[in-house]
Amino acid sequence: MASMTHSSLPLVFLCSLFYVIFSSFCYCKSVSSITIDSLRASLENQEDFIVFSLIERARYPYNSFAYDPFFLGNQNCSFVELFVRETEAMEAKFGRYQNPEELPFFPDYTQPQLAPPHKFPNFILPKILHPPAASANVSRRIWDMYFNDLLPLFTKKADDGNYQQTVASDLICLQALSRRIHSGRFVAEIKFRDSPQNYIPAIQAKDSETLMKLLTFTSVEEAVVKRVFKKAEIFGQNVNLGKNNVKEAEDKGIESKYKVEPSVASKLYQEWVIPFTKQVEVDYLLRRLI
Ligand SMILES: O=C(O)C(=O)C[C@]1(C(=O)O)C=C[C@@H](O)C=C1
Repeated sequence: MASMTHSSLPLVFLCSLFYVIFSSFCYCKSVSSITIDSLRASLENQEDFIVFSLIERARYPYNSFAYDPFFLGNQNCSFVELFVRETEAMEAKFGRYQNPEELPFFPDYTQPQLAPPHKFPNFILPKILHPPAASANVSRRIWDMYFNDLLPLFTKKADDGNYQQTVASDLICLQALSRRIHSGRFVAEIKFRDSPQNYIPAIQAKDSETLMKLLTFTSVEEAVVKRVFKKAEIFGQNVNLGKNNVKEAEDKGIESKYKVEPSVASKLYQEWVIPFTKQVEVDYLLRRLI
């Protein structure tokens, strides 16, 4: 192996110095390229997928068998729990949770990564969160809300036996909701970086109420709820091509103009998605100075 000569040492030193300065410059520049507007644009894009996931789930009836508890070995569990646990364990092996936007519902069951580790392409996101605050997590609340409150609002009370397809659609909805709601961590971080002086006194006083007020933008929330209603109206319309098709639709039992009532999509946002996102933001900020 060629040994390094004394004359090449200054060059190596200069190159390393240049690399350190250049990479920190790139990092700072990239972090500063994330703004509250870019994050709001990302939340807006996620709305499309959430609305489409609800439409997909609405293809199947409620299918209560999938949610009834049963005994497996010595534990009480349900078809959907088993499916989500096993799918998350498999997806973890392929690096799903390397992405800080993704959080599992059953972290205790996730498996070590099997696929070769890869450089995460969006290298800013993993670094942007303050580590002790990144653990802000409302997965349990999302799970309970989805099964207890939301699902009965947009599925027919019936059973068609498609249990695997049903719970696979449930998981897609849950993952989309979790990603959107836990984006609150990134939003909170950027709000904090934009004006730490506004947040620090309330964080130090552990004053959740003041933090909630500081991070609330009522006009933004109203626009989100209206937009989601409109998206559900446009994306979920049953399409009829004239009188014959109306008859055909009636024969098939399609009574509604929409696959998912737009009021259900806007209620989802108004009552749960936005309040849960704000709870994540508060929880994150409370840990921001640790
Ligand atoms: O846009 C923001 O500032 C957010 O924090 C996101 C969000 C939302 O969940 O849509 C939550 C709180 C604000 O009041 C407005 C909107």
